Amino acid sequence: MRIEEITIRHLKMAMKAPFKTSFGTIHEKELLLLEVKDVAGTIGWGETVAFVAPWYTEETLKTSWHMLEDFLMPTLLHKEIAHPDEVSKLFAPIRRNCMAKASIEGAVWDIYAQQTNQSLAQALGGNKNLIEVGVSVGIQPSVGKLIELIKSYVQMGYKRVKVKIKPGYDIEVIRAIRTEFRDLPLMADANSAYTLGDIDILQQLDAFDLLMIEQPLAADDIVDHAKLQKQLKTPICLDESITSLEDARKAIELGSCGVINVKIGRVGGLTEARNIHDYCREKGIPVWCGGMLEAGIGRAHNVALTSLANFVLPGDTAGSDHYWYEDIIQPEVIVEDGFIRVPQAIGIGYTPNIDVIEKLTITKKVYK
Ligand SMILES: O=C(O)CCC(=O)c1ccccc1C(=O)O
Ligand SMILES: [Mg+2]
Repeated sequence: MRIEEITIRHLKMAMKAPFKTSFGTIHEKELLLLEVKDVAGTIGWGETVAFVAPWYTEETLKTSWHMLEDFLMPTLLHKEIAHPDEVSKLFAPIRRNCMAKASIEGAVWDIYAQQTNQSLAQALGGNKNLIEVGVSVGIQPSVGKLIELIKSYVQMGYKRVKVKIKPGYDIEVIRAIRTEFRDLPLMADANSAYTLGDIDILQQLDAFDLLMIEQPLAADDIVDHAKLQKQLKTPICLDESITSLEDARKAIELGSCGVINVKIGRVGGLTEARNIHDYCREKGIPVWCGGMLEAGIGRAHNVALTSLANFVLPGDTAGSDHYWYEDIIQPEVIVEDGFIRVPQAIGIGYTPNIDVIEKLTITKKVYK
């Protein structure tokens, strides 16, 4: 495989509803789509999941484009590679910038799967045909609205519900949900909104039988999380803190978490995501696949990754129609009874919808 041409498109997609977290609100989604062509003419697609502003991680859409144009594409273009695992090795001298790296690496995995006549899931070593999915619910203007939304997701069959929390929007919100939905598999994601000084509040959450509490403390911390975990019954799930296999190893050794949320973009690609999965499986740490409000290409990659055996907890990959009026792939990602069927066709198993993609494209540039 030798990559000869890459087209980057900047897309803007209207969201059905704004998504609010402890760090900010996303009203419409902007993303980069990478159309990557190899010497044999095989085309793979990648999606850059960085947001416009550096609130969730330090990367933005603009820094991703800069990294791709000035460092990552020049490193990869016209180089002979035998396996997508080589891409992260080629990129290793370039520090961090995981989302930029993941977007191009994902497209190479797609090409590799096609050229070896496998589905992307198979190429990654996945063996599930159906994956269980949950849904992530942003901060709502009122608890009544939140309960109403959760009711609709439960009716749709989603296997677990995650709600965002922040100081002042936590105990009472979770209590209200638990009162209404006694047995619902429920979890809370704080996106780093607390410190160890808030341990009283976090311990009160132990009363509500949450599956886990996601990233309560700082985005770059594993030390305070270890201290906190010792004083909590509820497992901590790390999201922001885990950007590599090394991070995962250290967090597990320290006892900073009981669960890990794996996001392909946050860890720099599918190879690293698979490696974290394999390591956690050995260590008995369950993982699930997180989301970045992806459009269809990113969503397809999440589905393939989630087919690996140790993705034992429902992830955040809701159906396309949860976020989009019209997704950029055909068929769209469909959730039935809380399950997504993992495509068996070669490659990602969904076809990019060029008409929709072109309609949503703001700018486009071709690199050779
Ligand atoms: O539905 C999704 O794609 C995941 C939604 C979500 O929780 C999220 C969305 C944007 C940024 C960070 C996060 C997160 O998992 O922390
Ligand atoms: Mg999170």
